Amino acid sequence: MPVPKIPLARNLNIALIQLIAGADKAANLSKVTQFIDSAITKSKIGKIDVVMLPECFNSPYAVDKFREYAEEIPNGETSRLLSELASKHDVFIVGGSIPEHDTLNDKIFNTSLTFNPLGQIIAKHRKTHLFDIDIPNGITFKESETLSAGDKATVFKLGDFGNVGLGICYDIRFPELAMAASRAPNNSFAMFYPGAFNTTTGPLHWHLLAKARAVDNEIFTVLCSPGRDVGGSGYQAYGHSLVVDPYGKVIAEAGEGEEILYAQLDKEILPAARSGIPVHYQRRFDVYEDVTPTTKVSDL
Ligand SMILES: NC(=O)CCC(=O)C(=O)O
Repeated sequence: MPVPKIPLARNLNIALIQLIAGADKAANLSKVTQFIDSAITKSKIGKIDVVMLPECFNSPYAVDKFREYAEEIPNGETSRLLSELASKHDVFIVGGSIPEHDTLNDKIFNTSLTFNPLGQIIAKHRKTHLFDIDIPNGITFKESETLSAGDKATVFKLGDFGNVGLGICYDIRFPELAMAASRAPNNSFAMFYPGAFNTTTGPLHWHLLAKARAVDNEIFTVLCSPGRDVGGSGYQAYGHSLVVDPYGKVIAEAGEGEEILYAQLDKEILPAARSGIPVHYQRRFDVYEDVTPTTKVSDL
């Protein structure tokens, strides 16, 4: 089976920053700066191409805090800092997510920005599926009490590496975003998911969903979590930032605490997986519908 297009043009080195964010925003941003500096200068896998941050890295992950910590984009201090760090280190930054204040309509979104090495914003994804769950004796959380949902899938060009899709945490449970990103004409080689699963659903589904999206679409999945704040009174993130290859194999995994996780995405693996197990080209859109043409995707 011919592989029509190689979606990942060259190997990609990535550093995932698994940090714990607290109530002090200035301290959170200073920690981000230090972690990114170390990720770049202490890399043992060569030059880092992409640094990724977790969901809600500048604020507590709490429904009653999102508005207080929310910033305008691109003029807020967090957007400006990530832009400076991207150009200082000549690196792409997949900037986890932050609470965004859209002053035009006074709404708050959970928003992820990606910067290129010139410090320019090249992608903006607003969490499309809000995390509203209620598991008796487990966890109750209702983002929709204070957040509004985004209204599109996000795919963007990561320089000359190729295209990637972006979702935020609970978005990973909805396979359509990854399907639309990975298929023609979007042809992404990876889905990036900043995410903060918790100690109830993390052990159940974090690895399963990362592998499922990877295998279904024969892409890499890259999940960056906050570290677990053991002993803290707030939301307990699961940790275990994770990188999965297009065969569904875990190629890097963090523990529970703060750490920098490194991984290399090998450009040969994706075409090998797709030619060996050619489900990517065997879909029967005469039997069932392809979601790609009807999915609203950001402009590439
Ligand atoms: N921050 C989130 O969207 C959490 C999602 C989650 O924990 C899940 O189980 O899904």
